Amino acid sequence: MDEAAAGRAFSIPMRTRFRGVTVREGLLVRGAAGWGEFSPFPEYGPRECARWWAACHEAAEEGWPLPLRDRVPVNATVPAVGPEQAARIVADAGCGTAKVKVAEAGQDPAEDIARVEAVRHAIGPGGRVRIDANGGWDVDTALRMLRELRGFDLEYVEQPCPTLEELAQVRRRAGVPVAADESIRRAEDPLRVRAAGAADIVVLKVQPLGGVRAALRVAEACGLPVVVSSAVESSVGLAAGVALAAALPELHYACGLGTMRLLAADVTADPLVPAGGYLPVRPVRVDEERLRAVEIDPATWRERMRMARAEFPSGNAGGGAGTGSAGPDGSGETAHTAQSGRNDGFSGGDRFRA
Ligand SMILES: O=C(O)CCC(=O)C1=CC=C[C@@H](O)[C@@H]1C(=O)O
Ligand SMILES: [Mg+2]
Repeated sequence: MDEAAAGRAFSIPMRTRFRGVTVREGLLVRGAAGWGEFSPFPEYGPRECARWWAACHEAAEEGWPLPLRDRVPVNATVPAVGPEQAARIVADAGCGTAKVKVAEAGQDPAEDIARVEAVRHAIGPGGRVRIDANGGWDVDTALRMLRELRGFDLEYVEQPCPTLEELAQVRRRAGVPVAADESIRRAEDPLRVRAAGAADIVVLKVQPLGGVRAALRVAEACGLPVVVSSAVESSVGLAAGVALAAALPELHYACGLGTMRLLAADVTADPLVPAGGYLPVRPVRVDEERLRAVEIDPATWRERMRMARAEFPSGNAGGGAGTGSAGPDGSGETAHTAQSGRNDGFSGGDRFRA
């Protein structure tokens, strides 16, 4: 089917500026298996967007592999806000793990330290605190900051620096585990991360990697512990992240999927927000009234999806995280069970029922 022609565009304001964005927009598509979300960030061109399309297509037309667990642990996500607000976010989220953004452009190190301190205090000594620098530091700055933050018992530092060589140096010298996020966007990346000794953990996001199955292949190829994270989607997109976290053979870390609170509205009456530090593995039902409340003219988004889809000449979305239609091993085959069902909660056949 022509998903783009039928897609419904949404625009949802962010409660706090995050990753430089103040509004999340995208296209929702309903297919044979349920709803899919296509919401690449504004700066991405058609080639990168192709994987985001593949993820949406998988959700709408194929459904996802069967879950191995019925809930997934999640972290609170703390944007680059002041210490009082940071503490409030952690208290409201009720999660045992918090991820704190650091190295925000225009802020100084003292602001990072005050934010991390407030979060450590709010979550208590038994909670876990990780930080994410989004590649904003060089090696010396990362080592200095990690020394300054030593007293806060960091679980790990996510993408302290931009390159693999830098990550490897920080990993060797800082005494804090390193997670790779921006370093993993294509199928071959995890192997490079591993070969470079650049990370202890990989952060996987469904849309940038081209779908749940593609991300599972990346996880398998890589062999490192995985943290599943969102791309700050509506609950429809988050459900794909939950499906990935639920299908991973092992899940040792809380996932960055508790991001619904960053958005001021949702397209469902029953948003995927954490309760007691977990998200349930369940379908998301789009609510017509709520969707209408955030709906915008779909023309630009439909065009963006058409261009993304054109990057898969055969219309075959099976490649996912690869650079074309082939999978990471070049075969285009999925490595995991392709047993699927509807994911929209509208029909009886949903695969989330235990
Ligand atoms: O991991 C989380 O806690 C939430 C998701 C998150 O932090 C991100 C989602 C999307 C874009 C990124 O800038 C950001 C990240 O860097 O991990
Ligand atoms: Mg990150």
